[in-house]
Amino acid sequence: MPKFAANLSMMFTEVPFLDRFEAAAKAGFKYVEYLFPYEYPAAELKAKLDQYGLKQVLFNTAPGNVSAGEWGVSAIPGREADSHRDIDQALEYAIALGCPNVHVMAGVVPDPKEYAKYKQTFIDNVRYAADKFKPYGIKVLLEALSPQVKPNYLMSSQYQTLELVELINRDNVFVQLDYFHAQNVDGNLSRLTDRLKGKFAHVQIASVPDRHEPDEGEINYTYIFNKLDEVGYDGWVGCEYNPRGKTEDGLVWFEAYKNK
Ligand SMILES: O=C(O)[C@H](O)C(=O)CO
Ligand SMILES: [Mg+2]
Repeated sequence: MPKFAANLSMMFTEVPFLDRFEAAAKAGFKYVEYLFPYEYPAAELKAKLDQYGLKQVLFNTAPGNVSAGEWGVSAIPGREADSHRDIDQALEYAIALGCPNVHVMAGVVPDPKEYAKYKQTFIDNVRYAADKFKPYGIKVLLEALSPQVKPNYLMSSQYQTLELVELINRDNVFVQLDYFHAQNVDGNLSRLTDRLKGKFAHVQIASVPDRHEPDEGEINYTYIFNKLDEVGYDGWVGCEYNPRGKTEDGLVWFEAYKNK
């Protein structure tokens, strides 16, 4: 039975970010994830987690200069120092927040001819992250993003990410399996889940095509949740979706799971 994490970057946006911890707890969530913690002192976020009895299960390394089109720097040749600085910063936050997973963001490849160079840069920087995180039992997660969300991101297919995980060859590096992106790019989610068995350590869900609650669209999530049990997945499932309306009004689907 999946353990669901509220994504505080996309859910409960009716209230300011620091009030979303309370909103998620009141809605029955025990776990949370969000994109970036860096605007706030780690102690302030940890106090929120403790106040509402929540566990943080994921956040990302810093995105770089988003207004310049960056979405992660760890794949960008020449930005190794920035990548290592972001990885070191993420480690500090993960330790302070008690967070077991960090999504190391790769970056956008402006020219497809540059892909091999960006890929090797990412492999080297993820190995740096894996070796720094290892003593603390923290996992490194790598995620493919569909082109309609992030054009020219280093990885668009789950199978590309699986190849990277295997090339990086560190036992604390895993795929972050976001079924929204997976359905948009790869499809055949049953075969994909079987193929990724043991290689993924976090899941995210949203409807396709509209990235709303998992109770609509072309993915049968009841089937997927049973498939996750079938392959022995015991990690968390992040609800990385844009609510159709008021967040709480869209949580009927969650009723069947929240007290498990
Ligand atoms: O956008 C997503 O699906 C990712 O989970 C993310 O964290 C940033 O791209
Ligand atoms: Mg995702």
